[in-house]
Parts: sequence; structure tokens; C-alpha cells
Amino acid sequence: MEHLENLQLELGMKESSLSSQGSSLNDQSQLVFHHPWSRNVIKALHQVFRLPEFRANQLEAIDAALQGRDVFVLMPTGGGKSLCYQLPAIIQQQDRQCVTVVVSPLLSLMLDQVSQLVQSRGIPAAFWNGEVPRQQKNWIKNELLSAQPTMRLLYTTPESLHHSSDLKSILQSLHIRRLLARFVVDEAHCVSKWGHDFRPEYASLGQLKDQFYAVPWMALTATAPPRVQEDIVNVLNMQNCLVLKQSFRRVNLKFQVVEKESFKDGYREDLVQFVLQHRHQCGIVYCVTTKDCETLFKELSTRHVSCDRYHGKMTSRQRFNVQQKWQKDQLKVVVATIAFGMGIDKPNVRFVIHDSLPGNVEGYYQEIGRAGRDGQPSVCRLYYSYKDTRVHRILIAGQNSVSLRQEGTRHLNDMVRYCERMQCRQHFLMGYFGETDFDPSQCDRQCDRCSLSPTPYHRHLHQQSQIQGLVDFLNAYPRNKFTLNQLLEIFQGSRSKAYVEKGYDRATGFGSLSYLSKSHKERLLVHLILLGVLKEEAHKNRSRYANAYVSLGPKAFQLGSLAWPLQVNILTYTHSNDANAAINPTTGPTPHDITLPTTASHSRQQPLPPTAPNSTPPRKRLVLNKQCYAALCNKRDELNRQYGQSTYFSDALLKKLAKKLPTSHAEFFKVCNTMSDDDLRNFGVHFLEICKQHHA
Ligand SMILES: Nc1ncnc2c1ncn2[C@@H]1O[C@H](COP(=O)(O)OP(=O)(O)OP(=O)(O)O)[C@@H](O)[C@H]1O
Repeated sequence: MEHLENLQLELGMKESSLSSQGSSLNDQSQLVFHHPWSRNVIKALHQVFRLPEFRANQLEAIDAALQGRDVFVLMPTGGGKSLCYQLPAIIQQQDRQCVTVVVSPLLSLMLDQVSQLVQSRGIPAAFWNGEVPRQQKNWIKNELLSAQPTMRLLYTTPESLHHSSDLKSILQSLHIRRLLARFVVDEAHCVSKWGHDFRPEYASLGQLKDQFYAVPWMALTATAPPRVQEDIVNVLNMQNCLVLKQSFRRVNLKFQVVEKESFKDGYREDLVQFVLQHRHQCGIVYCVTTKDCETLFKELSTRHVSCDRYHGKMTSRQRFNVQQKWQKDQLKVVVATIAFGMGIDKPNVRFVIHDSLPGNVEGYYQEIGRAGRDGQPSVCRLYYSYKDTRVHRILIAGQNSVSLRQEGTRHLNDMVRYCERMQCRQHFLMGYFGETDFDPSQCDRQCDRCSLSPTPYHRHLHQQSQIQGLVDFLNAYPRNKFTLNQLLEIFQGSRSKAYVEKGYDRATGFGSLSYLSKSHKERLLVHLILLGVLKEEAHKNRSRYANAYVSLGPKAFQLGSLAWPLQVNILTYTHSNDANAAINPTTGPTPHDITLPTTASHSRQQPLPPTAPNSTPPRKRLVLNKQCYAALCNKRDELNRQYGQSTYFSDALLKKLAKKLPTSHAEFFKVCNTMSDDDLRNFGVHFLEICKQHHA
């Protein structure tokens, strides 16, 4: 409490007393003292948020907010959106301390944000939602109805804003007394029905604009393509809005899509091997179903990976504990459904794996955005099979309105497009988010398609007449339902009894693709689905079991409008169950990225064979480097835990040590030449010992 009072005293200081502090503020602050509040803003940045300087667009958003303008902030995940509204919330405006109302979609998100504000920053904040006990609500009510409320931020849900008469009367009272600073809509993409996470209650937030006349708004999101951006501004009825956009590009992420079908023995072993090879690093593995989470969690646990799972069938206490442990690095890997991660701010997530196809690009980009928030290289790997669309199609079919079903299908097809893509994946992602001027030559081998050793493929051309045959076949049976697999069999020319009885073997198009391999046929049909010649939708069959069926799409009767011949690319796989070679194809293997043989025995640390350095075969040397790096990371984590702080031994430095494997103090100091003597004395000895043990 004393902390809070001090803070308020400090921030309530008069301009004259603050001006004397000018000389101690850094260069950035000298440039921005354009407004009466500028000194307080810089002071809050340094003293309350303990940050040295602003990131791109933060100051612009804060200034616009304090000017009373509506602001729309589009910043990549981890870009620092919270500061844009948390900082102005503690700045006095016209000699008054006002209250900022933040609308947030998740209760856990509110809890995190509020406890961080109160505990780490000493900023008075609270949340109000359906789960808050009456007693606490009464306390909030008394506080906000008092003559001079001390609370700076109130987090709430759109439901409470609409339905809680108590909350409404509190806000009205604040408004009348001119104590309402602004409304903030976090995760603003939920407002738009074109977005991937539309929430109808969000859409009616715009009505508040009339009720709370002249109160400014701020909307923030990390994932909104142009159509969604426009929609947010319209739906929220934002006036003369300052739009602050930033590139969506994340330069430290590697984008990989691994085809599940490329593994003879199933892709799961490859996924497990990937995690084993990175098991000393923090990561997330996203699964679509709870069952998959459980299975994979068991598999990884039995292979000694420090992991846990997180999904909707666990209690909120269990989920909270898993998240806490992971955030404190007491647990390396979380196997989770997409319920995990929103609002999580963990800097050192080195990999995000998707065990299955996500349902849309926006959600996917948000999920992988949890990797590498510290700017260090991190891998985003997606295991893809077109078959994984089925579960999404069934979910889409459950939507009530036609437009939601259409949107869901469009989103899913975009995700498939991303996975099927032969060219730069980043180009696709940037274009998707409206950065159409991104040149693939700028990709800098961030994606597997632009890496030095992209997966080779064969180009196949298909003429219109051939595709016409497939259209004619489906046109002849408008009432019949065909799964993708059945069509593959029919176009192969399968004479199974069911097909012959229905006369399919006499229809146009039957067997017309028999000369193509099964995977080629499948690719062609997927291609036609993406073009709109075919469409795939889920329906319930007679036994009320939902399945996905293929029928003619809108483009089936406009084949002439497509570009002919159609090009279909078929990948030629070079790996069986070892896709990890692609982790860092640009820089060659580093200890961090080295590919190990996929047998389980290599995944554990082995006793090291005593051989002379020069005689060590390169492959074996790489294994030693890799093992050494893992041991160094372990030691660093152990020291961090012991001393409750970060040692200065970064991942990059440990990699360098594992590569050089110094055996003497002199060699060690050469590698760590930027370290302070103290750090070397205190911690270096532990690391040198490990390097010596691994020196072959
Ligand atoms: N100016 C800054 N300088 C350094 N770090 C900053 C700055 N602003 C914010 N950060 C840090 O960046 C991290 C991410 O910030 P924040 O949680 O606000 O991101 P976000 O944009 O809301 O991300 P997400 O979309 O994932 O929720 C936090 O640890 C925060 O302290």
C-alpha cells in the first residue's frame, strides 16, 4: 500500500518539480517533450514500468490516447501492446486521475494482467466479471463511487458491460464526474465476424460509444488482416481514429511445414525426436484434441521430457499450476490445446509445434507468435496432412449461420493454402495480413521453402478437358455424397461392388486419373478444392455421424475462367523419419540444431567415449557438441534457479562454448571475451568443467 501511495505521489507531482529531473532522462525523452504530459510519460516508463525506451508506435499510441483520440493499434504478438494503454492509465489528465476500462476476452488473461499491475508495478487495478464474489464487487463499487477513486484500471468482459446493472451505474457515475479516461478493447479481432475468433458480445461494444459520449477508445490486436482491421474500426464506431500499424513480420522465427505423409512409419516419432533434441529448451506442442494432448504427453514423459499437458478437461487449478511451472522454467514443454497461451508473456519459448492443422491463419500466427519473444531464433513447425481438415469441417458445419460456415471454410482453406504452398511461406503470411509489398527475396531463408535445401518437387500440368471429366462425373450425381477417398477410388477406376451397382463405372470421368499416383490424385483434388472447382463440407450421414463430403464448387461451371494448364506440384521426399535436418538449413548444423539419429538411445545423455580430438569423425563431434550444449543449458538453468536470477550465459554463448569445447582457462576466456571477470569467476568454472567432460 505504501508503494501505491508513493507511486501516486510521484505521478501526481507538478510539472515544475518534474522538469528538474530532465537531465537524468535519456536521449529518447529529450526528443518527445512535446506535450504537457511528456515528462510524466517518460518518468512512468522508467520508474513504474522499468523500461529503458519505447518500442515502435508505443509513444504515438500513448500520446494519441492522452490527447483524447481514438486509437487502433496493430502490433505483432509480444510487441508491447499492454503498455500502450497501461501507461496512459496512470497519467494525470487535466489535474484528474481517471479510470481506464479494459475489455478482455479471457478471465485468466485479466487475472494475470491485474496481478502483474498490482504486484509488480504497484498500480491499483481490479477485474469485474461474472466470477467475482459479491463482496469484492462491493469493494470495487465503493472505491469507484468514492470522490477520488485510486483505481487506475478496471478489467472486465463484454458480457458484464452489457448485463451488470451495477457495473453500468458505476461507469455512468464515473462518466458524469468526468472520471472515465477511456475504453480499451484488447484482442480487438474478436469484434469482427470476419476474424478467426468472433465473439458476438464483442460486436455490440460499439453501442457503448453513444452511451459514454466523448470517452475515447483504444482497440488493440496482433492478428487482423485488412478486412478485419476495417471492420473493427467500423463496429466500434471509432471516430477520427489514429491507426498505428506495424509489420507483422517476426524475423527470428523459422517457418516449417512437415508433411505427415512423408513418413512411412508415422510422423509422431519425428515430432518426439524434435522435442527430444530440444528438450532443454522451452516449447509448446499444440494438439487439436484433448485425447491427442494426453497421448503425446504420455509419450514424451516416458521419453524423459520435462513436460505436462494443458486442456479443457483439467480443472482450472491444474491448468494454472501447469502454466505457472512452465513460466518459471520448472517445466520445459507444455502439450496443449489452443486454450493455452493467450496473454502468456514468456520470452524464451524456442519452439512451437503444431501436431495438426490449425483452423485458420490468424489463430496460427497468434500461436506461433508465442515463440521467440526475446528475439532469439525459434522454430515454428507444423505437421500437415490434408486429412486433418476433416475435424475442422465438422466443427464448421456445427455453426448456425450460413455466413459463419462460409467464413470458417474460407479460413480453413487459407490455412491449407499456406501448407500446400511451394513458394515462400512468409510471402503468403505477410500478404495475408495486408503486407502485399513483401518481397520473397527478403525472406532470408526464414521459411523451409526458401532455405538452401528446400524440398524438391515435380511439376505436373493438367488440361481443362481432364478436369472437365471430373466435373461431369459429379454433375451426373448431384444427390450422392462422395468422400474424398471415394472420389480417389472412383477416379482411379475401382470396380468395387458398391460403385459398379450404382453405375459409376459407366459414367464420364470414371477412372480418368488412373495413371496418377494416389498422392498425386489427392493433391489434384485438394488443388481443385482451393480453386473453388470442388468444395468439401461436413454433413451428418444417416447414422448421424458427421463426415466431410466433396461436391461441385462455384467455379465448376466457369472452368474457362481459370488459368490453364493447371500446375500441381508433387513433393519428392528425401527423408523417412528424420525431418529435423531442416531446422536450420541456412547456417548449417550448430550444437543447437544438430540432427541426431532418430533412435531413442541417442536422445539421452550418453557417457562420452575417450578419443583424440582430431580423430573424432565429424558426425560424432556434432553429437558431442549437441550433448555438451544440452548439459551447459542444464547447468545454466540450475544456476539460475539457485541464484534466483539470470546468469549472463546466453544461449548463443553456450552454443559457442559447446562448439569450441575449451579445455583450459585460457581457451575458455577466449570464447567468453565479453564476460565480466566476476561472472567468469563465479559461474565460468562450472561451464568449463562440462566442456572438458565433452572434449573427445
Ligand atoms: N518498450 C519496451 N521495451 C522493452 N520491453 C517491452 C517494452 N514494451 C513492452 N515490453 C515487454 O514486451 C513483452 C510483451 O509485451 P505485451 O505483453 O504487452 O505484448 P503484447 O503485444 O500484448 O503481446 P500479445 O499479443 O502476445 O498479448 C513484455 O514482457 C513487456 O514487458
